[in-house]
Amino acid sequence: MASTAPFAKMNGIGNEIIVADMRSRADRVTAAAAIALNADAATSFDQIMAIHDARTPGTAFFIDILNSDGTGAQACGNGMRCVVQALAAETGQKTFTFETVVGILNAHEHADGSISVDMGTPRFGWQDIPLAEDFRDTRMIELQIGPIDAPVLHSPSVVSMGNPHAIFWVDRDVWSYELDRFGPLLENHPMFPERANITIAQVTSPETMIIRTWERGAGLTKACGSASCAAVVAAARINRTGRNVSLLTPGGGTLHVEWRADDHVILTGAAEWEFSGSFDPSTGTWARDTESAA
Ligand SMILES: N[C@@H](CCC[C@H](N)C(=O)O)C(=O)O
Repeated sequence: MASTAPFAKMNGIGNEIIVADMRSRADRVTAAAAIALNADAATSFDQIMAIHDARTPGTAFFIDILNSDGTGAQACGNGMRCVVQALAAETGQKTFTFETVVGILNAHEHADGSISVDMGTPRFGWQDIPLAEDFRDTRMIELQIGPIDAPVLHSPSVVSMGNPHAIFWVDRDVWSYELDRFGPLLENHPMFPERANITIAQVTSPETMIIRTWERGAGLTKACGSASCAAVVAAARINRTGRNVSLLTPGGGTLHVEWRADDHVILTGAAEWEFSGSFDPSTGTWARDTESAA
């Protein structure tokens, strides 16, 4: 094995995350390594959060985010909570300022172990998401899937949380939709030149929502933090909810999203360590730490 890096297999309420410690190294986790790690059932994941040395004064670390298909992602709320939990356990520090490809974000571990991440501000311009067509109003756009006269899903709200999201509103049980079939078609729809994360959302009260997400570059996941933020912002924009919402996610966990008056979106939830190991960031070859949990 070439020069290895430590990693922790973790999850953010079921969103499968590998936190890779790439500090003091000049290399990056390659797409090939991500694909190899994902192909192994023991390390299969939704996102890798690679912790690198800081690039900008005032930030603690630069976080590189990779999807399980090896592509890059601009945001990962559940993964950021895993990063915070790992770093808080190592350092005793509770508050962190990180940099990602889309900017600087703050995160904090609370006394009860839950973690809040400031996911920044949403963007609604069609070029920001981005969309392929000029839509002046992105609260609901013309897009549908299924028979033309009886679409299964239609008129999504679209929003950027740094990464692109489309939210389809449904009245029926979110599990009654074939998201495994429609997800890939919508992720790769020509409307989304950079592909998109696809969520179906059922609003159950002004403070509660049930969601399922087909993640760009990762497929069906048990939770998606940035999609939760996107869904709450989109719902509040069309007065379906208020700005403080609890979301039930497919793995059965709950996330809380607050869209603050200063426009920042705060994501709060849990993170869980599973086991630790070391891996080769160029190939994905890995080994479990002997003292790590089974
Ligand atoms: N699971 C993440 C979102 C992951 C990024 C996404 N697949 C993308 O490509 O944009 C989260 O918790 O936010």
